[in-house]
Amino acid sequence: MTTPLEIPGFTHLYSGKVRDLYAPEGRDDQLLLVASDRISAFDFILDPPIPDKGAVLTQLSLWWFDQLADLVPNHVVSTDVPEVVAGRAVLVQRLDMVPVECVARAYLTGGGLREYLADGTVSGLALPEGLRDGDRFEEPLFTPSTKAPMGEHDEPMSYEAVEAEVGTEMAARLRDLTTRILARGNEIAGERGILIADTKVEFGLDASGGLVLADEVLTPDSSRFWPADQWEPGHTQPSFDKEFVREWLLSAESGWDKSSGEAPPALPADVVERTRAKYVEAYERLTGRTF
Ligand SMILES: N#Cc1c(N)ncnc1-c1cnn(CCN2CCOCC2)c1
Repeated sequence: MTTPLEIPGFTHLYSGKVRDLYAPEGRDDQLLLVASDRISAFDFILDPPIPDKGAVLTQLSLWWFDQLADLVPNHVVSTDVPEVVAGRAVLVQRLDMVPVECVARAYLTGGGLREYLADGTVSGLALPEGLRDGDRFEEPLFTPSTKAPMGEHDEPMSYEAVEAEVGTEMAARLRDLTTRILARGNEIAGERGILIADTKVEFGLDASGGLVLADEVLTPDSSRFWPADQWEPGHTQPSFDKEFVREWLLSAESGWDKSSGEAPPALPADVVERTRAKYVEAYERLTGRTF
């Protein structure tokens, strides 16, 4: 992991794969959420970073928070952030984070598909037989997981485990909000040619115990974005934003052996630029704005 950026007036607290958390010196009721240009694929942080990725996804998340404001309050306080992270950082309300990764799935794929093929369930939810990779559920499913430490994989949580963790009322609220956020996301994205297969959201509690939507929301980092015009159940769907990266890394040209456990080689410039263009395209198609 690289040395975190020094931001005068802020103390670095935590680095995730692609985002970093800072505390404003002298204020314990806020945090600074900074999105890097780092890109992750196949459980590796790739080299080089994708120019503007942090800014594009920050601006997309801010737009989604606005689209969802009638559904749930969010933690955004201000985008008046230090110049060094302008456009790719957000001042947020410091919350008491709910210890559950709130995942909703509108389509069966990824880890949910692996669990389904193994035992016919996703996060303990029994599903009909015969489902295929990419099949759409009638309604989004709430398929929560644990918050695993950095570098480890989140583990599926049954709904009963969520109730045991946060209580029956909070569990019901988490399920309702998480599934409605994905449903709303697909209503909007579907009109713009993008399918959101699944998403992970995080909630926290404010000082009065109210539930607040935190972290980022409905970005290609927190969700699977698929091009709607290429949706075809029965095999792996192309990723809207990472297909160029995946195709190159799995091609003979990269010389990388995915099963080796070794870090992938650096991405060529054209893959970096085409990937940047996909993030900008997703932002512009969804928001109707120009990046
Ligand atoms: N958002 C938020 C938030 C908040 N509003 N209040 C208190 N804590 C958090 C928080 C702390 N960690 N995470 C996990 C997600 N991290 C985001 C940054 O990058 C690393 C991963 C969320």
